[in-house]
Formats: sequence, C-alpha cells, structure tokens
Amino acid sequence: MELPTLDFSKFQSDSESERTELAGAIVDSFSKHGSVRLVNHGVPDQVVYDLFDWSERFFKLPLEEKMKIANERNPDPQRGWSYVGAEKTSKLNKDDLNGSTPDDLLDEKEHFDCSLPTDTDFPTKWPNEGDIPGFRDFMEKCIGILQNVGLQVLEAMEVGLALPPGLFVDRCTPPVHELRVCYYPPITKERMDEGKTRRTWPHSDFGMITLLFQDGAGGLEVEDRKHPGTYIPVVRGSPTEMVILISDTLEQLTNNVFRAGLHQVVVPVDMQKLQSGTLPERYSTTFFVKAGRHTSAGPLPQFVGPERPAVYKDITALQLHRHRVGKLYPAVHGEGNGFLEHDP
Ligand SMILES: O=C(O)CCC(=O)C(=O)O
Ligand SMILES: [Fe+2]
Repeated sequence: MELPTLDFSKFQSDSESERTELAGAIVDSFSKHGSVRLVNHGVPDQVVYDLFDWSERFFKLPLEEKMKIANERNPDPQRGWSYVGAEKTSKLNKDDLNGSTPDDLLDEKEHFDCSLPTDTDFPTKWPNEGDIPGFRDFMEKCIGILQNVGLQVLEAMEVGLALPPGLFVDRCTPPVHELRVCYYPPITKERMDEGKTRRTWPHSDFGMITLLFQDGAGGLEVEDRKHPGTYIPVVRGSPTEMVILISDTLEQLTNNVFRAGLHQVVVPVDMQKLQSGTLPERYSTTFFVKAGRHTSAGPLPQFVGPERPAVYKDITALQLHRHRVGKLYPAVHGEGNGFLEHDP
C-alpha cells in the first residue's frame, strides 16, 4: 500500500468542483492514514533544494559552534541545535501511560529548530552570522513560504469537511510555527538491527500539521491504521514532494476526528533484507504549523455532541506543547523548572 499523492495546485483552481474534490481527497487521506503527500504544493522547487543545501552547511559547522547554540533541555519549544541522541522520541509513545519505555532506546539524529523573529517568547538561537552568512535570512524566508502553504492545507481541510471558513486557520495566530532541519549520520545496519537504535522512533508531532521534505535516503514510514503497529514506507516519489502529517493539536481540536499520524524513520526498504552494510546519511526538514500559544487546544464545538463527548480537556496550545516536550526533556535540576501546567 502507498500513501496517496495529490496535486495541490487543484486547490487553486477556478473550478469550484475541482477545489472541493481535492479538499475531499485530502480529508480522506488524513482520515485513513493521518497523512498525505502533495506535489505542486506551492513551495518553489529551488527553495526546497536550497533548504537542503543550507541544512547541510549548518550541520557541517564545527561542533563547538553548534554547541554554543545548544537547545536547553526543558519543556519549552525547542530552539537551536540538538546533538545526536538528545531527543528520545520513544518517550512520546502515547500508549506508554505508565512511563515504561526503556531509557536506552536511542534516536540517531541531530536537529536544529528555529522560528520567526516576532516569536520573542522563545527566541531562536542562531549560529554566528559570520560562520554561515545568509542562513538566518534564508530560514526566516522559508518559514514565511511554508506558513502560506500550511495554512492553505488547513483551509482545504475546512472546505473538505464543510466547516466554517477560518475554523482552523484563524487559530494559527500570532504565528509561532517552527522550522526544523534534521541530519541522520551514517549508521551500520547491524546497529539498527540490534533493536535499540532507530533514526526516529514512532511518534506524532505536537502542532496542527507538519510539512515534511526528505532526501532520497529513505526510511520514513507512517502507521498503517488498518494494521496498527505496522508501518507503510513513504518512499520519495520526487525530490520536492511534500509529506503532510496530522499532529496532536489538531487531533485534540477535532476530538479525534483526525488522529495524529504516527511516523518513524527506520532502515530503508531496499536495505531491510541485507545482513550488513551502512545506511547512508539522511537529511530531512520538518515545518510544524502551530496554533497560537494561548488559543485553546480543547475540542471545538463542531466536533462535540451527545454521540461524541469531548475526550480532551480545554488546555492551551502551549500547555499541550509543554506537556509533550516535557516527556522528551523532563526538567533537569537547574535547567528550567519542568513544570507541566496541566496534564491533558
Ligand atoms: O526525518 C524525518 O523524516 C522525520 C522527522 C520527524 O519526525 C520530526 O522531526 O519530528
Ligand atoms: Fe515527527
């Protein structure tokens, strides 16, 4: 089975029926898989290529430069650079209510998170301009471009479900979206097969939706909901194809009408049968479309009724975010208080 690939330019069509048909197909794929792939999404091809180029330049900076902008391990939105193994996505497993996920499950991944300059609550830790001139400018421009596309996808969901216009889109202000670039170093097949290391363990993201680009290395998988616990490989169809995932805030706003898409990064399909070998390095970028921090992430009235009681409490998007990041980075003494304002 393959994740559907849709032509998003149809959503800009003058033909109303073409627009609604596309919106319906997006909603259908989100309902079935928690995800979809888009081509002609509106991000210029050159911007995608440049994003991967800048990402490579960033990760090749000397270690001491990256260490100067290390993300602080606390439940706040992540900012700056995270070293290999910093993030343990296995801790985000929602089935693990009693916290029994072993501590020794590692993610073999580095990443860097940034947001817009207007996000003064959690300012981005940028590398020295002199070390990588133009990086900040490009990344901030990219956030603007990705934000436009992300909001259009949310609008398509409103159309596809015949919801009041703006129901999802209007929650995304002021903009506190996050752009992340990821680097997965080469790793031996033997090490992956030992079972304690994945490139990313199964998890869902925290915002409304995630827009993802991956290089050709492979390994991204989304859960096959027909067979929970099994995964469908998302083998890249074209270099600029975008994968979209439903994330936790939208799951809660829609009272589980849209379930967040579980995803992981593992051994690529073409290497799964090999006894040995080395997985090549892998780059990906993820853009987390976020709800405004102080907007409610509780179920919207449109998704609650006698047949469908609210299954989530009325908490803010920031409370939800901190609850989820707090699982990754429980407070270490002296590094933020780790206080979770609310347990959803
Ligand atoms: O690298 C990927 O394809 C996925 C990354 C991811 O899941 C994340 O950064 O949340
Ligand atoms: Fe993710």
